[in-house]
Amino acid sequence: MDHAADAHRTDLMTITRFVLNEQTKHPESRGDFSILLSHIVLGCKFVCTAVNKGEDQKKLDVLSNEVFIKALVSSGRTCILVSEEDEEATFVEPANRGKYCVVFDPLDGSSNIDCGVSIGTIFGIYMIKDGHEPTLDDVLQPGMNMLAAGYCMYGSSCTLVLSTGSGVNGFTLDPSLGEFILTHPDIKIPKKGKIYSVNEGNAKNWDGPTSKYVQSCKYPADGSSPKSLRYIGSMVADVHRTLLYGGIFLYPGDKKSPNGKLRVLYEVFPMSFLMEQAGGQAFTGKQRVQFLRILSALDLVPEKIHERSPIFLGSYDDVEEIKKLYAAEEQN
Ligand SMILES: O=P(O)(O)OC[C@H]1O[C@](O)(COP(=O)(O)O)[C@@H](O)[C@@H]1O
Repeated sequence: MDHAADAHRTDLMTITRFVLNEQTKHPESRGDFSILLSHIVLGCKFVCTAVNKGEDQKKLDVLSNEVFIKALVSSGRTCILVSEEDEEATFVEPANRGKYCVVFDPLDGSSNIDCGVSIGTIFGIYMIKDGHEPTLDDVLQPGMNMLAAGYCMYGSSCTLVLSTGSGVNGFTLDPSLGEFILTHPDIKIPKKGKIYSVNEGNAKNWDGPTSKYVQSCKYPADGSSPKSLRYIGSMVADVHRTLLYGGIFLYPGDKKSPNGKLRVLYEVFPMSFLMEQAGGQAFTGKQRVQFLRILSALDLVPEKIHERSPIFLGSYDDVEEIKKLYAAEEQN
């Protein structure tokens, strides 16, 4: 191997090094974010090992939640935690308190565990406003206000995808080092994709725009090739494929569940944040036009911590199509 290749192979960009580098662009930063992130990373490594050991679903759900709550509290950098597993938000006691709020789903898609489908942890990070007692309003903020978001996918390898608001980067766990190494720098989603991803089992209850959109994926009116359906039913895996290959992921509302299934704070927002940072779009179909601008999913202001919302996210052009169909319905 020549010297240049060798230097590249030995110059390991770990996630910690990467985030510390990014933080040097913010002179006011005191390293708190890097410390918080290292605790999230620790949780991900633990869950990755537990998933690989093949523990049963119930146990893994509870275990993952406990690990993340304890890692986040002990970081000393958090004040409010919202987990999919806990009905109430956790307010960190003053002695351990920091300025960050973390919203997370410790093990999303866990109903798929027993058949070996990839599952993951999803998280989003907000900051409280200076000098006031933390309240639920600190986490009931639009996704636009998130400082960072990411997911870790536990599959054939363990991949952590992160955005701190300046692009999206992917890191793969090197088990021999126990470190996440940058393997997917500056991820950009293709502008248009060939795949759509939706649970067609709910088709009979969809609204007009969703039905028309899916129909147009199968039978494009302009004579272009149809899109292929790929649906795993595990959000992290479906969104990861969408991010890398392009296309669209849909979990629409329907007659039975007008707000769909997915949760705003720790599913819809973090994934929408990543999509927009990668050059794609995210749209709820509900938040529509304001000041002549069609709203992004990140404009939604949640009223409850476990609120749900329909979501359409992915390649820029593909999401543009569904936005047009909703806009047309609005005018009728
Ligand atoms: O089975 P459906 O209705 O298509 O739902 C699939 C969605 O449900 C989820 O598995 C979340 O549900 P759980 O919280 O029950 O794991 C997502 O990961 C996935 O996108």
